[in-house]
Amino acid sequence: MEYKNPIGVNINLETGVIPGAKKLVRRLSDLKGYFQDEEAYSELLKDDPVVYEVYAVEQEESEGDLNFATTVLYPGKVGREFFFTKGHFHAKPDRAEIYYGIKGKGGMLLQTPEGKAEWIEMGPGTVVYVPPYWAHRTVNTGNEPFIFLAIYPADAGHDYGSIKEKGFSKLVIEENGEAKVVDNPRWKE
Ligand SMILES: O=C(CO)[C@@H](O)[C@H](O)[C@H](O)COP(=O)(O)O
Ligand SMILES: [Fe+2]
Repeated sequence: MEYKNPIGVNINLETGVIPGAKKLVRRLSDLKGYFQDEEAYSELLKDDPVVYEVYAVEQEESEGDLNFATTVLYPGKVGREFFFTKGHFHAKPDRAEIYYGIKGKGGMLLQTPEGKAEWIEMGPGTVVYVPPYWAHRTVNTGNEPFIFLAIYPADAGHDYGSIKEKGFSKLVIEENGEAKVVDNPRWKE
C-alpha cells in the first residue's frame, strides 16, 4: 500500500494566503451575467477589479479524500448588490462541505435545486455546514476582505451551470447602509 504524505500548513489569517496552494483569481469580467444591474456592471468593468481569489490545496478526485481552500472575497458592489462568488452545486451533488469564517463580514446564500434559499451570516469563527444537494455562494457585506476556509470532498467537483443561468432566488443588496436579503425579480422556477 502506498500512503500519501500528511500536510500541515499555516493559513495567513490576515491575508488568507495558504503557502504552496494553487491560486485562482476571479475578476469582474469572469462574472459576466451574474449581477442584476447590467449598467453598473459595464461601468465597473472598465477597471475590471478582482472580486475574489481562491488558494486551494486539492487532491486527485477520489472518494474519501478531502480538499481545502481559502477564499479572499473583496468588498464592493455592482449597483446595490454586494460582491459575491459565482456559486455552485457540487458535480457530485450529494457531497457536503464545511466553511469556516476567518476574517471580515459576510454570509452564505444556499439554495436547493427547487430554488428554496437560505441566508447564513458569517464572521470570524462561524462554521457553516453545507448539506448535500445545496448550492452555495458567499457574499461580502462588509468593507474589508471577507476571508474563509472551505473543506470539501476531493470528488465533489463544481457544477456552475444552473446558477450561472438562473442565479439564486434571493439577492443580497445594500439598503440604508445595511445588508438586506430580497427576492430576485429575475428568478424563474
Ligand atoms: O465551495 C467551495 C469548494 O467546493 C469553495 O472553495 C469555492 O469554490 C470558492 O469559495 C469560490 O467560489 P466558486 O467560484 O467556486 O463558487
Ligand atoms: Fe462547494
